[in-house]
Amino acid sequence: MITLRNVSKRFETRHGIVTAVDDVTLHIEAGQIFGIIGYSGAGKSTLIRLLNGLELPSEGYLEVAGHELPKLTTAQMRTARRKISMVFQHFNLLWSRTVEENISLPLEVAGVPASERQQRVQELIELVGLNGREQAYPSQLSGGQKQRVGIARALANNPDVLLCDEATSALDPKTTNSILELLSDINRRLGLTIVLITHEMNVVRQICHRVAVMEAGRIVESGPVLEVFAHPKQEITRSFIRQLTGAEDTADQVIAHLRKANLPGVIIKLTFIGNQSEQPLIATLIQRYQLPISILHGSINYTSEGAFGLLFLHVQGSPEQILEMRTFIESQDVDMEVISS
Ligand SMILES: Nc1ncnc2c1ncn2[C@@H]1O[C@H](COP(=O)(O)OP(=O)(O)OP(=O)(O)O)[C@@H](O)[C@H]1O
Repeated sequence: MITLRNVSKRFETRHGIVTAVDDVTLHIEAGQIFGIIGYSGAGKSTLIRLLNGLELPSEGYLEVAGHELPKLTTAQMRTARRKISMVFQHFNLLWSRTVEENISLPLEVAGVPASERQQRVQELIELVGLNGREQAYPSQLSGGQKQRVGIARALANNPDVLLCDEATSALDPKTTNSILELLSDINRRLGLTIVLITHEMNVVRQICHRVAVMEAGRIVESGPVLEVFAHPKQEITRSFIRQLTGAEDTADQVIAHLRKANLPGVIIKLTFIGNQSEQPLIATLIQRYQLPISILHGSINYTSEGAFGLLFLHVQGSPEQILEMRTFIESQDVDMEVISS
């Protein structure tokens, strides 16, 4: 559905050349919800502008929904862009138009006759849950309702791809959840490919199937969400995961405290993914090894692809006993790391 091979985008500025997107290679399958996460300045907005044809790459191969965008004429680009829709952080609604009229706008631009427009607008209003608000103006809507209008408008011409540019960043946590649920529902019901850029790991956790982490214009890590959560390779990925678990900060505090108390034993970190998080592993360890084990910190996060859990334990045992325990834990497909001894 979307393929980028060695795509770069450079801008000439007064201070020299800025490489906003640097040698990015990426493939997004049809029907996926794909998250691109990065801090401010990482190049996410430029990447999304490349995907919707608002910018053209300085080099590289770029294909979206069957179109090699850099090769299109202006007229072809206009047609292609009807199938590549955008949802914006600040909604970008027309304030002088009602909900119905905002949603109808892209249909008018595409030349859909008035009679068909009305039926399509009604379908979209139902799809995004705005029944009864047809005649309201944007100023009379909550942030979540405004974003529902933005999503309905983006879906009007039956796009192949929906690009979401920080679509929930201006919303409170509860409204964020309801908009993410709506996007997830649309993905399931329409099989629509969704690419969303964000700086919030929570957004990735809740709805994405796959994620790419961007830093200084590059994709530094990517893969299925659960895999990246469980085995992050880059420090920047770990820092995003800490937004959710806070785990390592807590572990650092606990380790410092245990060191001060001069207690014997080791601290181990267990990482569970999917069904492993439902096993009674701790009870089994205590029964099997008869060692004092205390739970220092635990967290479990549910992603659209299954659960992901972290557990920090303090275990008092000899190095041989710890090694034996490790062999057992790993035979249960749970990752174990000794983080302090
Ligand atoms: N049109 C432009 N001209 C010059 N430099 C640009 C242009 N667009 C982006 N940049 C630069 O490219 C880099 C990446 O910017 P970009 O906006 O894509 O990052 P971002 O991850 O979306 O950050 P933010 O969330 O803050 O928008 C920045 O250094 C930015 O200043």
